[in-house]
Amino acid sequence: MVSDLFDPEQWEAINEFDFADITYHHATESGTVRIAFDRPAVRNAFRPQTVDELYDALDHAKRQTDVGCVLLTGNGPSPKDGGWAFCSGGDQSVRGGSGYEYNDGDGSDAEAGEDGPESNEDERPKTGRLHILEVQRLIRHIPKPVICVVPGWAVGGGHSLHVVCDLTIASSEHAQFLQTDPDVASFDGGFGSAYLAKQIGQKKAREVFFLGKTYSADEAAEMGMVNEAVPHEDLESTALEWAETINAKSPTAIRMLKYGFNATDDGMVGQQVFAGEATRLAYMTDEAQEGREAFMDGREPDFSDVPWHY
Ligand SMILES: CC(C)(COP(=O)(O)OP(=O)(O)OC[C@H]1O[C@@H](n2cnc3c(N)ncnc32)[C@H](O)[C@@H]1OP(=O)(O)O)[C@@H](O)C(=O)NCCC(=O)NCCSC(=O)CCC(=O)c1ccccc1C(=O)O
Repeated sequence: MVSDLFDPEQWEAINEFDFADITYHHATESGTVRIAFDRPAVRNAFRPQTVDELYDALDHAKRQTDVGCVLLTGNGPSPKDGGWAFCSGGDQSVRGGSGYEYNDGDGSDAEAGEDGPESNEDERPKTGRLHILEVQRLIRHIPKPVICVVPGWAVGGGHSLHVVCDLTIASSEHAQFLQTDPDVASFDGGFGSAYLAKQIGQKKAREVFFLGKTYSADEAAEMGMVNEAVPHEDLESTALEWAETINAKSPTAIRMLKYGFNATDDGMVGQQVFAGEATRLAYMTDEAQEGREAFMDGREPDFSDVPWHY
């Protein structure tokens, strides 16, 4: 069984990867994928190979032109104690002096072993990793909405992941939101804190990090960092419905809106990403064809028929 909330009728496995720490499925009826942390015994904490797998799945989802939405969630409950989690952040048991290590810090990894995506030990960095930040940037820039589906704890780096997702839906009964970064001498000074402040305001975001209180799904929704709290048993079906609603809309409009929302906070990179998509739209015009054909024909371009729109 993938997860107690997982409906096998709704999903089929994407088998081209050999993931150990996550599961990856495509919806049978719609252009939606489901990516889930699959380490419920440790509240879905991520170790470096989890992050590698998450990045690979998101990058794959990005490149599927039939996929409009990504659901990011955590499988559960824990086989040890029945607890639920979206993600409890970086796996503290493999944290070393310069970041999170491929287990014993010498590049080997007894637990992930042959199953991990970077299973060739020679290719694994010897230094510690903090590459969950690369995953955050991918979620930010992937040209389709990422919906965070929170069935339990969202803590530390797991809290930051929910913050950076486009939408968050949470289990009324089991979702709990907590920032422990300062307790373990870590700090997400980027999206996890500064972007959170854009969502819930400066005072509240500082409270989240400085006081480290635990918030329920209802409180998180009231604060504006969660879109909706729903009954636990309806969590994944509601998330899938949201994705289907989005998938029925104009892909170009959704993509341009996501990048438009991002642009003011992402500086020159936000402008670049937005402008890149504007360039794609411009390439689809007769005007662009004339520019390209004139160059290929070795003549001056004739833009005389192109109106100066206003
Ligand atoms: C999540 C808890 C609040 C859940 O509490 P509870 O329900 O009581 O369960 P426990 O009994 O505590 O846990 C069950 C079981 O899971 C293990 N476990 C839980 N979380 C982790 C973890 N993060 N790492 C390793 N193991 C974990 C726990 O030990 C138990 O194991 P047993 O063998 O059964 O005893 C609570 O568990 C909790 O507070 N967990 C720790 C949360 C935490 O501090 N996370 C790390 C925050 S720092 C971080 O995520 C860094 C991320 C990052 O990479 C980064 C990099 C660069 C810049 C910024 C960042 C960033 O911060 O995002």
